[in-house]
Amino acid sequence: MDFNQLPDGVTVGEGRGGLPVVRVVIGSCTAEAYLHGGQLTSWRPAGQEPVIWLSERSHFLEGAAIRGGVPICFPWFGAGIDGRHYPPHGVARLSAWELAEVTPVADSIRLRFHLDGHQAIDIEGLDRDWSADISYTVGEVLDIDLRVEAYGNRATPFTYEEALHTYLAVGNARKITIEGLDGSRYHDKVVDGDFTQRGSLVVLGETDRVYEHEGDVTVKDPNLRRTLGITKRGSARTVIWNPFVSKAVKMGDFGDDEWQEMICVEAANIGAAAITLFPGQSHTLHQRIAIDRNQRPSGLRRRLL
Ligand SMILES: O=P(O)(O)OC[C@H]1O[C@@H](O)[C@H](O)[C@@H](O)[C@@H]1O
Repeated sequence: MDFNQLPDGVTVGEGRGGLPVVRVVIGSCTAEAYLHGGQLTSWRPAGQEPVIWLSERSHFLEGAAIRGGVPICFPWFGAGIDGRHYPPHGVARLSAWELAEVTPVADSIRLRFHLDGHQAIDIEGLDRDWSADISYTVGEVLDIDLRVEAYGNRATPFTYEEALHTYLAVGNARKITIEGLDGSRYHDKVVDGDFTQRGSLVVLGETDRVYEHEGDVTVKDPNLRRTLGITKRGSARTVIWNPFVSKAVKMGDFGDDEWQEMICVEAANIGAAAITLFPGQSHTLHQRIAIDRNQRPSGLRRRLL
């Protein structure tokens, strides 16, 4: 698209590591997204602390994933259904997406990035007959839509896994409570076992769980005095991830103490919930992040306190 015709408040420039970045500065929010990985790295609604978390230690270079923001896991998650796929979480977060659209929508801006399978990074044997579009509508709330379409001239159906690996900023991961998962079955990847969630989830150690869960989640954060509402559509799994102490120190692109500042709440279709598209079909995975209005420390409430 023509970068000289961008709406007010939107610029395209050089970001960290010299990578191209789209910056949004409008009345309702500020936001940033990189063409590398088609990845949102920042969203801060007006008058709020940042909601999307980014590591201070993240790489910003071709061939490496950005640590934080909203990595797109696609067309497989982790090592894939058969456990033999590489790179981890697929090719989307390592590929250069194209900025396809920048559109004002009421008080928000919609950024859409496009990746054709044939433009994705070079991986032997990769099924490339698909296209993907990721939209971030940034404003007072954040709407994320990942639409995947199978080429109409494919000979076979396209089966893939996907996740919006959203990193949320929290005041202290040990103090938050995650609600909405009560009664859901989950696979705990840390102990390799299957369980049922009882009540709310509290981060007490390394947490890496795949929930059979289509619904909404709230993250109650007493330290930042806010509640985040995470709603989704077109998603049969919710992944909750926090590396905690021992895993954090093993990760080169993650500060030793940074686990305290983040929680990943991921909208996913993985494992038995992988998506199969017949030629020409599409599927959209949607996630919305919003600050609960009743919890928002508004100017009026602050004056009354
Ligand atoms: O280090 P990566 O590849 O970004 O993955 C981070 C984590 O992502 C989570 O979604 C997975 O469930 C974890 O198992 C994984 O460790």
